[in-house]
Amino acid sequence: MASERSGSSRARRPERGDGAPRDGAPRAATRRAPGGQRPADRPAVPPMAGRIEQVRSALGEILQWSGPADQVLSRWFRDHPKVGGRDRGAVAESVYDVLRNLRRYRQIAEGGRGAATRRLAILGLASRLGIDEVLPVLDGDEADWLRRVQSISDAALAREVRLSIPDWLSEALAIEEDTDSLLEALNQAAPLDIRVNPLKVERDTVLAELQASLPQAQPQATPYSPFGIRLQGRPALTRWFRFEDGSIEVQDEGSQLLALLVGPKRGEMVIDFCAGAGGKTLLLGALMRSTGRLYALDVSHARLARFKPRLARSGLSNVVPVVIANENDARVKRLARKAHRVLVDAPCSGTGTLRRNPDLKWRQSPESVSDLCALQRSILASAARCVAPGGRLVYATCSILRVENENQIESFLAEHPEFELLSAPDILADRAGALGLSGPYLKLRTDVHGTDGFFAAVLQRRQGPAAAAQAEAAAEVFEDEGGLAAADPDLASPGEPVDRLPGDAAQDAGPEEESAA
Ligand SMILES: C[S@@+](CC[C@H](N)C(=O)[O-])C[C@H]1O[C@@H](n2cnc3c(N)ncnc32)[C@H](O)[C@@H]1O
Repeated sequence: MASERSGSSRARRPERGDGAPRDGAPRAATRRAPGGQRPADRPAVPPMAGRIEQVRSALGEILQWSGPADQVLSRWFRDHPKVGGRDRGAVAESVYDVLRNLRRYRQIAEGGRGAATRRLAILGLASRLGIDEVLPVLDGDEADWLRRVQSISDAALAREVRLSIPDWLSEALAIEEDTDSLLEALNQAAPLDIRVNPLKVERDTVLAELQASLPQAQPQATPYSPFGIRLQGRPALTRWFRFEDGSIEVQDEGSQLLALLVGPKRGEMVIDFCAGAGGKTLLLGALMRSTGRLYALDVSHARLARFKPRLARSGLSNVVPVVIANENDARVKRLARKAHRVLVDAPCSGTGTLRRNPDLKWRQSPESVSDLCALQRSILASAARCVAPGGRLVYATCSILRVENENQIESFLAEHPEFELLSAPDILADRAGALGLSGPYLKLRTDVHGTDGFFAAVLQRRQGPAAAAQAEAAAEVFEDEGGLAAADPDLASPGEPVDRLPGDAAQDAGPEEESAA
């Protein structure tokens, strides 16, 4: 039963604002009402010359590829505190436009003079605001150059330049259907998807509130997930009471569909093996109606720490976050063959999220993808051991690359005859809107479904005697390595995040470890 906060005094309006766009979460929410006045001593829009310099400076740091663009940009904003909330949005939009179109812009910027990064900044601003906004602050040569490059026809550019992708990505996608349409969709900015928390509120309630208070964001129910709402632009919702009380979370519809595919039931034992900051964990926990036990594992202490406030807001009491050293951690071994459902939301190239993270096109390489594939294989093998007979393992990525998706499942099935592949579209059929998929996998395409690109496969551990014997043998090997599998099935109590499970003390009577979150 959804518990809702109602009453006009509580129904504060969500606000519009701008934020750095990596995960769609507006970061710089402002308490100023929509259309509110800014202080009189500050111009509404800084002079364009200053804006070009801001974008150039931010790009100068991001294009060193020292880290994810959103993190570098956040650092740049911290280092430039005079760039205020609304201006940050404008800088971020142009910076991300350049990252999306980098190869194309670099090619057409070749003919100009002066610093290359300045020319990229000019192209990004001209693309976002229109050439007439930018021309007045350029010198004669720059203005001539900008007018000239604006007239270059896309048809004159090589495909990889026009789509602005590296050659290796073009080659990796050659096997897929209609990749131009997919890449064009991935080159657009993403809308903002939110998910309602079914333990707290009905979707229709939140949708009506948003339609009343943010009509300019055109809130609409997502077409496939029963929990999603899609908004256009970048409305800042993080100070809205629905966000603060855990009634909504920012989450792409594709991620919502993955949790629905796992489909855990009340009272089950479930493992989210790569839980990160807990986006999918929260929906899994809600689908379990906050009963049973849901282990949220991750190697990243920092990510699980970011999960803590989200978990607190959600109202869930069945989640146990656990920091593991790696996929073969003793804590994992103690979960051998215990789980009804295991989700592996694997670390991947992120090529399905290029709308939000266009820098990944330039930061990934065949070598980094190959390293990720090796890690995915190892995580999948380890997570599989945790699945109880008859239980399900869902392997998912936000990659559009076959080597991280179908190829991984084919290798896994060849090495694990105790698992069989189920039809993901059939499983989702009565849980989500019709996705029009063929084949056994969940393959979400940005151009077709409007979500980030996702892949998922559902693998079920067979229950027959031969399979049981095989699974037994595999589990024994696994247990022997860790020597912990005989531990109490009640490995830990839900609630406080831990990075040690009960029983660890018997192995190591060292000092109490720091909490996971
Ligand atoms: C795609 S992200 C997970 C996103 C998360 N499920 C969500 O919905 O927000 C992949 C995660 O795998 C974690 N990871 C990397 N290596 C791992 C390993 N060996 N075992 C478990 N998790 C790992 C990363 O720290 C990262 O948080």
